[in-house]
Amino acid sequence: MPCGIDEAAAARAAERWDSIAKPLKGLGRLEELVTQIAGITGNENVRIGKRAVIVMCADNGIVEEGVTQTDSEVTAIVSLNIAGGTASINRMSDRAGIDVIPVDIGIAREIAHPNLRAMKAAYGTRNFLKEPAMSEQEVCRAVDAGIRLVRECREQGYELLATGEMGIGNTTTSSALIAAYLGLSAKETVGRGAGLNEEGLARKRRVIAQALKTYPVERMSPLEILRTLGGLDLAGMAGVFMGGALYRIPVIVDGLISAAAALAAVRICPQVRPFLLASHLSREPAAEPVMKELGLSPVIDGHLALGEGTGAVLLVPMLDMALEVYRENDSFAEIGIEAYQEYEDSGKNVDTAGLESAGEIR
Ligand SMILES: Cc1cc2ncn([C@H]3O[C@H](COP(=O)(O)O)[C@@H](O)[C@H]3O)c2cc1C
Ligand SMILES: O=C(O)c1cccnc1
Repeated sequence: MPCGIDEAAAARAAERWDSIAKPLKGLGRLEELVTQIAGITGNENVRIGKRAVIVMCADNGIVEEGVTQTDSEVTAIVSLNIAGGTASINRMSDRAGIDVIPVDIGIAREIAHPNLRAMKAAYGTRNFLKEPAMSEQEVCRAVDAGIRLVRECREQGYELLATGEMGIGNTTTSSALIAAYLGLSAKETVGRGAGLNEEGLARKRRVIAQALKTYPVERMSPLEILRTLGGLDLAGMAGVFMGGALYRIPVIVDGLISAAAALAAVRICPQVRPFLLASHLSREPAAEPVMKELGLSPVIDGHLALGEGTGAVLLVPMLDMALEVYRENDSFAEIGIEAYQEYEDSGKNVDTAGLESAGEIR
């Protein structure tokens, strides 16, 4: 199979949508996502029966600069809750029949739980104001773990994956990465994360502004930027996105942190882009420029800022509903009425220009 999207399978899915007895493109972006999944898997009989959210858990050395309102220990505590099935991501995933796969990709302390995948690439990262966050080996180990995990998921029959993370300080690493990749300022990319006050926000901005002065980011390779400013969770998720492209499994992008990892993956390997599914637009300020850069149109604009993959799993029941229509509805032919003609989508429901000039609507 070619390394990109299977255009023929996507075209067959689009044709199926247009044949269904309902307003043309009526399910909007949901139709596009189902069509995209057909292109990714090379099969217009789209199925998302077995699905999981991979939650990459890791600590960030930059936390020692006071960029968060809780300490690093919270990473391990919440990661264990995710493994134990009691965190936000578990509650939401249970509702939608999604398996949760928490991964220790870089928690700073020794930790074990039967449900926590042990793939530690390092015991947390270093403070990027003082030195690069990861060594070359560490960043590669984390990316590789993400790719391997997707291969395993494929072997276990998973048809759809979502990305999530848990790591105190990872909105700082995400904003830094996005600022470096897109040439944006700290002011444009820094938000309150898990709930910083004004003073914390100002400190977080200063930290990122200083990092952007410290490293010659415009001359660094995408992988080098990820190694220097990123986190093990971001590198692991970047690997998951690459694995999605490699093993042809659709992967849902979550909020700011997941989107930063997706951007890293696409910068390192541009062929990843068509395999990404957008879910929601995080309320963090850097989310919009990243989505734009990636050419993704999130379906949900819910002002979410939770992480763990919660926004990504919200998309799954919506896809289930859309798929029910895709698979089960009658076609125009089956109910004996003529199908619509194809039209150019102007983004508007009605072309009002002519009517307005004729004075018919005001
Ligand atoms: C109790 C708790 C549970 C969380 N679950 C997700 N996050 C979210 O907040 C963190 C990022 O925000 P910041 O960069 O400000 O640390 C990540 O762990 C993210 O998943 C949490 C944060 C906390 C405090
Ligand atoms: O958008 C996100 O991913 C996010 C924002 C704030 C806190 N945790 C996650």
